[in-house]
Amino acid sequence: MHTEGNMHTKENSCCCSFEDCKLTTDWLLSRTRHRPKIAVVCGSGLGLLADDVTNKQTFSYEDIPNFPVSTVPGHEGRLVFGHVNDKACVFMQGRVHLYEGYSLCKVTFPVRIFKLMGVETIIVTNASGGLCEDFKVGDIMLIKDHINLPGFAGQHPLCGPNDERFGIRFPCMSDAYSKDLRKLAMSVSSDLGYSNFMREGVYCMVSGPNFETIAEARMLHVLGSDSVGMSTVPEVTVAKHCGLRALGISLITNKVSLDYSPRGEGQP
Ligand SMILES: O=P(O)(O)O[C@H]1O[C@H](CO)[C@@H](O)[C@H]1O
Ligand SMILES: Nc1nc2[nH]cnc2c(=O)[nH]1
Repeated sequence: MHTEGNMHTKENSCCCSFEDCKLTTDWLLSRTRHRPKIAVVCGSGLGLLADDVTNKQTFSYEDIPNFPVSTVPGHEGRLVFGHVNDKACVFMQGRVHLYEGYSLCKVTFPVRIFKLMGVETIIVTNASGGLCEDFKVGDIMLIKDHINLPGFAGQHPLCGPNDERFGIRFPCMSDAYSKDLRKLAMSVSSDLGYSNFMREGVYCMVSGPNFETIAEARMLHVLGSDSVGMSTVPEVTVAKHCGLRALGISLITNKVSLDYSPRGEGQP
């Protein structure tokens, strides 16, 4: 049976096999002495998170075998190895998204590379739209849970044959975002005097690339979403699958309109 293009058939193997991941991991390990324990995925416009890294060594995504290449503005497209304080880290300055045309397998490929390199903790960041009425632009929302909307429709990074070397067939997602890391992040934010713009909430992933209609935004809000974006959920899902501790951080870059009336913006 010819199955090209059908991601749910048995014959379809993942486009990023364990062997592909191993090849990329070995390529990186043979070119850097860094052995990061923490990985940070920088969301749109958040590449500056890697600015303070010391002992930097960088690799362009296009030079790394099998690595997906960012195509959207605000995503530089390089891996930055180094240290933050005394912690060995790797930063992804830029990610790729489903709407760019990448499979979710490819979108989450870097997460598995980090796991194979010895990373234990991943911090996934994003720019998102605020649905919660209390949120203001500039707020930082620690993600306590997510809604995987594309996943409900079969766009899921773990669809297809499960390779037990990464993780189990039916991973639990009820604790995908580490409670301990969220507690620590809140405590550090409070020490830094950031409490008045720190929030906690539920992030909803949509595929994009368009922003929400007002009716869609209302629906997401009613479903329990506090913010919405087009990333993060696949990476965290794959991180949980392969046993990484995850922290999710959403920067609220805009308020999503839930109302037809103000400034006459809503069409219907
Ligand atoms: O989620 P990150 O990569 O931060 O990007 C967010 O910003 C872009 C929209 O401006 C979308 O890609 C959305 O997901
Ligand atoms: N879907 C979606 N993604 C975003 N990324 C940043 N802001 C938004 C938004 O309002 N909606």
